[in-house]
Amino acid sequence: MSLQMSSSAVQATSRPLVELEDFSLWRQNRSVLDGLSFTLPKGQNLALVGESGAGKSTIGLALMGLLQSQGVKMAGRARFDGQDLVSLNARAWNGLRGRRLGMIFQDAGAALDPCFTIGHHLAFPLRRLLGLSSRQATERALALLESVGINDAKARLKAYPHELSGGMQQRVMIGIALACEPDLLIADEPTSALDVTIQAQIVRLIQDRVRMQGASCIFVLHDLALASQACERIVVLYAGQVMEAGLAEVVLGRSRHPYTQALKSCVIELDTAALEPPPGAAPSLDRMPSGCRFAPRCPRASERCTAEKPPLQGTEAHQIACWHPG
Ligand SMILES: Nc1ncnc2c1ncn2[C@@H]1O[C@H](COP(=O)(O)OP(=O)(O)OP(=O)(O)O)[C@@H](O)[C@H]1O
Repeated sequence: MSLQMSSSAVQATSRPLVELEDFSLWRQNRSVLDGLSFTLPKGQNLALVGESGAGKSTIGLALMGLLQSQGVKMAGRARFDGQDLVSLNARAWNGLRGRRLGMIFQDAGAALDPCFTIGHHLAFPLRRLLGLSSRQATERALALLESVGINDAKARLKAYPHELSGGMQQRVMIGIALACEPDLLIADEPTSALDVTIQAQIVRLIQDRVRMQGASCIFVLHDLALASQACERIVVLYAGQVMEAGLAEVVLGRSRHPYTQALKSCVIELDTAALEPPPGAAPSLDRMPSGCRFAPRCPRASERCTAEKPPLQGTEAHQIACWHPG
């Protein structure tokens, strides 16, 4: 009996937090995500990297259940802590969003409502989702502001968003997203609206807070150096397909896919490693190549690449979808 209990406990802890298996998504009958597979173990962070239009934000929004009302079609499996998200109804989504799933958007200034104080933004989810009293929620809001490094937090509770700098607004957003201690945080380009000097600081703050809460984070980042510092795992996306995925040090250190190699070779070494696209342009949604979507830009492409989509193969530590890996 005790043996059975301990083995099921082990199973529960080893179950991935997020698991995508052959997950596809269409908008207006156009394929945006094509057969994605990757997993995120509990307690780890994962970075989605790739050029604009690769589908990084779409993955984040789908995992938050924010696309269902837009009439998108989904197929395959997307599981959160073992629960299938593809077939989830609106009521079940409301139970997950905010409470177990949190999201930080790129532009905190646009996400915060100018009519409400910072205190209201922080206290609202605490009252509504955790059922705290007004006083308890205010006390917790104060502690949250302090935890995300806002000085003079008591006065800031009464401030309106426009009275805060961009960096402080993003710190507030981090506090709001983590208010109910979610298991998964999705940070969609959390630093792109910020001055380059504080980008690493903000990513580090998210990383620290997530670790302290025993949670996981999916980052959408354009900076490969930041991605490898903040995340154990990397998924390289191109035009809605996974090109390469696995442990950050392996995917970026020993990349074998020509697209990952092209991304790395385009990195500009300044203060930070900014992501630049390889020559050519990503395909548009209504003209997706069949086979490997990177084939038209790939120096190693063969007839097979344009005819047949390469399967994602390898181990959990390193997977590659390429007929001619380097
Ligand atoms: N509301 C929408 N309606 C139709 N197509 C959309 C919509 N939003 C995104 N798309 C398309 O879906 C594809 C994936 O977009 P997505 O924003 O997920 O990419 P991304 O990798 O996050 O890009 P970026 O780095 O620029 O944010 C793109 O081709 C985009 O044009």
